[in-house]
Amino acid sequence: MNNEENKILSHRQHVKYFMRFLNVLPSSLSSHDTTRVTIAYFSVSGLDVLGSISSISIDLQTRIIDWLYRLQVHPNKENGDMSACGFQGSSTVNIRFNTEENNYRCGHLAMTYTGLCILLALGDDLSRLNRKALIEGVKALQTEEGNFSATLSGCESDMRFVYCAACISYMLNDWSGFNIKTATDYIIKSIGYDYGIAQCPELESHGGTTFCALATLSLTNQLDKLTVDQIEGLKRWLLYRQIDGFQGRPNKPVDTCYSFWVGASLKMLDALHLTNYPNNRSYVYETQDSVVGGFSKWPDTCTDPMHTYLGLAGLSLIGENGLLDIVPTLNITKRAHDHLKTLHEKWASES
Ligand SMILES: CC(C)=CCC/C(C)=C/CC/C(C)=C/COP(=O)(O)OP(=O)(O)O
Ligand SMILES: [Zn+2]
Repeated sequence: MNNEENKILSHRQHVKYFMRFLNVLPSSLSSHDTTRVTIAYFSVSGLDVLGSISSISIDLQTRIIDWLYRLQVHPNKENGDMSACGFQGSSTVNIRFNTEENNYRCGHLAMTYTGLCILLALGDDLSRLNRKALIEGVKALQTEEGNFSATLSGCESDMRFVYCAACISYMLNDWSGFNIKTATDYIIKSIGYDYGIAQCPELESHGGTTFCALATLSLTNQLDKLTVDQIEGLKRWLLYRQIDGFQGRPNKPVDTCYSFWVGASLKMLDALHLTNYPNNRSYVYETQDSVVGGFSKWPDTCTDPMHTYLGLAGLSLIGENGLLDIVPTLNITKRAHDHLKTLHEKWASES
């Protein structure tokens, strides 16, 4: 197939592609078994941006929602402790030892964030969430320097989880578990000599982590804490990531996902219009599999749900026909965000 023919959105194939992941996890993704919620997020949000949520039968929507609520970790029954509250990525590690209840269940910030995104895309009313417990779960993961760990069970802490914690707090409309001041300080310390933003202070600037940092500043209304020099430097660093598509850092190959990570960052800074849309669009389409659906990171390589969703989200940012609008900060559709706004109004009227 020549390139021109391939520059049409294979809408029907992408819908079938995502539906396959919702029905069965292929053996090639078995290593992602413990993070199934993220795969469900890419698939459900992918169908959402394609305007095709109704392709998921009501029965399957109900089963996905019920599955997510079963992954919600509730307060400890004996002492009421809420520090482990959040969503698990799957039930794979719920092994029972001698007791009925095992002590190894704990939430993970990326699973809680992506789980909430799925519930919103499916129009759930979030009534089965223990919102206070989820917020206590977020609070337990913030470090003294303002950064967040992913989970209580001991693991890495970096900018990705600052972002997930900010999204959860925004979605639940409760910032009592998120210290905005220390998180903002941490982000500002992670700005590099080149004005890009890294996972942690002193590390290399990266498009993915710059997105996480900027989205957090936007969700917490702290963008005004950046100086004019920092904003102009950041715009410059981000704009220089465009080759045809976008790369994540200097001297690295372009990759479909950065059309979203870098594109959304520029959109938040009101500078996406300074990029070359046709070149960006053309690169993303080079990574489309127009036969079985999906996008890959590079042309002629294997597709995966993450690059498929982020490729579509990146195209949506530049106004591709046939795609719903994306809210760049939360990485969900405007449709799902509108549903969230009605829930916030309902909660406000109840309190
Ligand atoms: C919410 C959440 C979890 C957000 C994640 C944002 C983020 C950090 C995205 C970057 C992911 C990525 C492609 C890493 C690859 O590093 P690499 O060194 O293989 O890639 P590179 O060569 O393109 O730099
Ligand atoms: Zn990628």
